[in-house]
Amino acid sequence: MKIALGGDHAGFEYKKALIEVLEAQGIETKDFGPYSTDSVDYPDYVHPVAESVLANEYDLGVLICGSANGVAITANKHAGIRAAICWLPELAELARGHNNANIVCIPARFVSLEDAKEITQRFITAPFEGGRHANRVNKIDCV
Ligand SMILES: O=C(CO)[C@H](O)[C@H](O)[C@H](O)COP(=O)(O)O
Repeated sequence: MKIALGGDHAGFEYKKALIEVLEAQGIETKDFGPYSTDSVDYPDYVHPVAESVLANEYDLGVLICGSANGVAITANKHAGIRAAICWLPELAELARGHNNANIVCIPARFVSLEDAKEITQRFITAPFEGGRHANRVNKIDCV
């Protein structure tokens, strides 16, 4: 499995920790930045993550910022991206299982690092359930 990560300065520390956890499992990652806590504009780091997932260079994406709102709004501008804001592990599991989300957006300023790790873990391990959910997901991109 290959995971693309990005976000903004508010998610920098969590992103660094998540990469360590993923790499320790033998998961290949790419950090699209930012690479410090210096204030940045999140779209600059979200677009490349979305493009890499859409290009199938990475299986899933993880975006971390303060509220997760901006990164989700930005990622979902890309047709084919289904970016879900998840502040609970159960939401991450449902985002994959019911919505076939390919990017999880984590609000670093509103969840603990341990929760962020669990959210990420549940997201990358939960399968898409298909069936009735596939019918619904297929209608998302019809516009
Ligand atoms: O929505 C956001 C970007 O995806 C986040 O909440 C940002 O991290 C937040 O807006 C940054 O705020 P700051 O006061 O510039 O640190």
